Amino acid sequence: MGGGKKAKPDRLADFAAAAAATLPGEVWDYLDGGAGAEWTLRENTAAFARRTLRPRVLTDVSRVSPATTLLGAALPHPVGIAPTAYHRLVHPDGEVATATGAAGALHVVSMFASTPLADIAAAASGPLWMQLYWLRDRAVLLDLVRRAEAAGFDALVLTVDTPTVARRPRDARNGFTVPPGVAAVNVAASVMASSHVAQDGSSAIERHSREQFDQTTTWADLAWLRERSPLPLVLKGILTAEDTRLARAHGVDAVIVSNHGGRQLDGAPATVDALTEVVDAAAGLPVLLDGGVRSGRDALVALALGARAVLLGRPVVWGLAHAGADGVRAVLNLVVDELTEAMTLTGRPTLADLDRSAVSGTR
Ligand SMILES: Cc1cc2nc3c(=O)[nH]c(=O)nc-3n(C[C@H](O)[C@H](O)[C@H](O)COP(=O)(O)O)c2cc1C
Ligand SMILES: O=C(O)C(=O)c1ccccc1
Repeated sequence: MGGGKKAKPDRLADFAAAAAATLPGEVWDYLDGGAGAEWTLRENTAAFARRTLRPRVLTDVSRVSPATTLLGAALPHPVGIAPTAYHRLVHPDGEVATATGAAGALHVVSMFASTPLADIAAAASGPLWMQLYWLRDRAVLLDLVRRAEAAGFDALVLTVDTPTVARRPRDARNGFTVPPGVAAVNVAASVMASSHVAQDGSSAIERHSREQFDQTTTWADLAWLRERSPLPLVLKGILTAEDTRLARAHGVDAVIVSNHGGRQLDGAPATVDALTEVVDAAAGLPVLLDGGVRSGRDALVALALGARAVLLGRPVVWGLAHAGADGVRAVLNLVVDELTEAMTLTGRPTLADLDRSAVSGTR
């Protein structure tokens, strides 16, 4: 990036650097940080770096396509957007810009989105899934589900790794509080009233989750949600074969292997290391993965190990911070272009050609 000119970011690391240089320090820490010693956060990317690819040659790669389908919807490629809260923290157009930049990709919208669901849906051109945390106030939870249904969302994603938001040392040190001009506008005011109040030693988000999230929730409660909404139900935050079998037994439609980007249980495995046991136990149930995907090569590894799609969390927010909808589009295009190239050079022209033989254990 020499020459004294501001280079156009063309790798994800450049988008991260641009966001780090422009966002307020405490917003960057909230975005970038993880729980505890941030071991799991580092491990998510390190575990991808340990894998090597096994290329096959002479397979006719004149026509390579990453197209796929998921829960009955056609997707141009298997790279989607993970739910991340409060996009207006980094760009005034928030989730509307994200939905525009998604350009047909799968977009999972956070319960704590900072723009109205109807506006997000109006800007979207691909599948929209609504992420939920289980609130103590089930009437408010159900109200959000109804708003998502009315806006035309295609599925519900219940995040199950967050009975409470974990202690994140950077946020605790900063006493991080979402600024007053940014709010979770889709969740009833009764639940969000105290969401901007930090407390000695914890961020506002951590404190608010302790107050509002229902920690009594069990597998048996999933029936309550299923009885009330016809939308497919996806569980986000599965890391073991045991929980995958329970998800199947409870009629869940898909699972997302996730450790919340290293923001919840520090010490949880890297998602790519948990993926195979979940895929084996899933017995055909669709499995997605998020956490540490930073290139098309990483995406190819996860897809080869059995993920049906990967989701990007922080990289999408870097793109949004840098250039709004265009930045989100650029981040997705970069990863999809790299994935297509990796498919070409590993001799796997379609996702159906990609299996575990494309990846070797550890280098
Ligand atoms: C700033 C930020 C906010 C997040 N907010 C949510 C959220 O509201 N709901 C949720 O289920 N996951 C949330 N996550 C977790 C992401 O959905 C995802 O699991 C994680 O970011 C993926 O890892 P990656 O950032 O390494 O791609 C958040 C992550 C970040 C970085
Ligand atoms: O920051 C997060 O990772 C997250 O999941 C969250 C939870 C509650 C409110 C806002 C964000």
